[in-house]
Amino acid sequence: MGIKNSELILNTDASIYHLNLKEENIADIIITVGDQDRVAKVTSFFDEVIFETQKREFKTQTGFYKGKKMTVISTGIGVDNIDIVLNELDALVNINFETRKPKKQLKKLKFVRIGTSGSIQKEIDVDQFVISSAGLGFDGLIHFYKHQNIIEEEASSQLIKHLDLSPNIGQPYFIKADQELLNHFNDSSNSRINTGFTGTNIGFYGPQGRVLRIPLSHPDFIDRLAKFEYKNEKLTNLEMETSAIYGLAKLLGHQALSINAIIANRATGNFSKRPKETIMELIEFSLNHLAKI
Ligand SMILES: O=P(O)(O)O[C@H]1O[C@H](CO)[C@@H](O)[C@H]1O
Ligand SMILES: O=c1cc[nH]c(=O)[nH]1
Repeated sequence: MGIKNSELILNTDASIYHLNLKEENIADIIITVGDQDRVAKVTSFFDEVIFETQKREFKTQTGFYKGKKMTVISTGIGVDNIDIVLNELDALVNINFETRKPKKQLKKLKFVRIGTSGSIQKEIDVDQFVISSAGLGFDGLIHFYKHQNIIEEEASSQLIKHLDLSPNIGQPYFIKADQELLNHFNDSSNSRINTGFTGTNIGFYGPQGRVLRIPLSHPDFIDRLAKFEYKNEKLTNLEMETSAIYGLAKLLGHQALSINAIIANRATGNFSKRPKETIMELIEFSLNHLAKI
């Protein structure tokens, strides 16, 4: 028997439930962005767009950049949406919708997130780019799946000890980027490129140590994060999707890399004066590297 109708949900036109997509609508290279308006910013560089659709915050466009077929999709904010986007994109290529069973030959997709983020290191200032060598998840999503050998156990336990968070906050975990993609994008000739660990938080305010009116349970959280080091690498930046993308991509057999434009520096208190331009520059950088893959 195949996967039940309540688990693998198809729309009446046989597209997948949330994303409204069919297998033929997507490329093997998938660019994820948080903001649905960023999709058209990415495809503004394309030679042509051959497909587009949108349902809720999930806007998709597929087309060609320098002859290479790519799909750009918005995930909205947060790891809960990443759970939907990665599972549904994988289902499109790796589950037969007629038999409702996984295919025998599985396809490997390449995911590249082009996001925005806040730096927690003074020297990684606004308008820089950070490539995430690992995602540090404060989200817990990955623990709902059976997983073995995808979490960096030593780094995770050292961080847990270092942070000394109350147990009701959960157990943060590190998951590495795809090494091949990391090597490909880690362009030492580009002075704006930094690499480091990216914290993925379950909120923008309290979970990233921001205070507007509600005091924090762990006021020194960001300072402690900024001081953590593992094998000469630091926690560089915070955002809200990377660890889940890295974790689910690894569990499903895909490759993933997250690259973020730094628009806030939490150590100096600065916010970029040109966030739109910086994001466009990161998009161009990412597309040019993807075209050479
Ligand atoms: O600009 P995007 O890609 O959405 O990324 C960052 O911005 C959002 C918060 O403002 C979160 O999604 C965070 O990860
Ligand atoms: O500080 C920041 C900036 C962008 N996105 C985040 O999640 N945090």
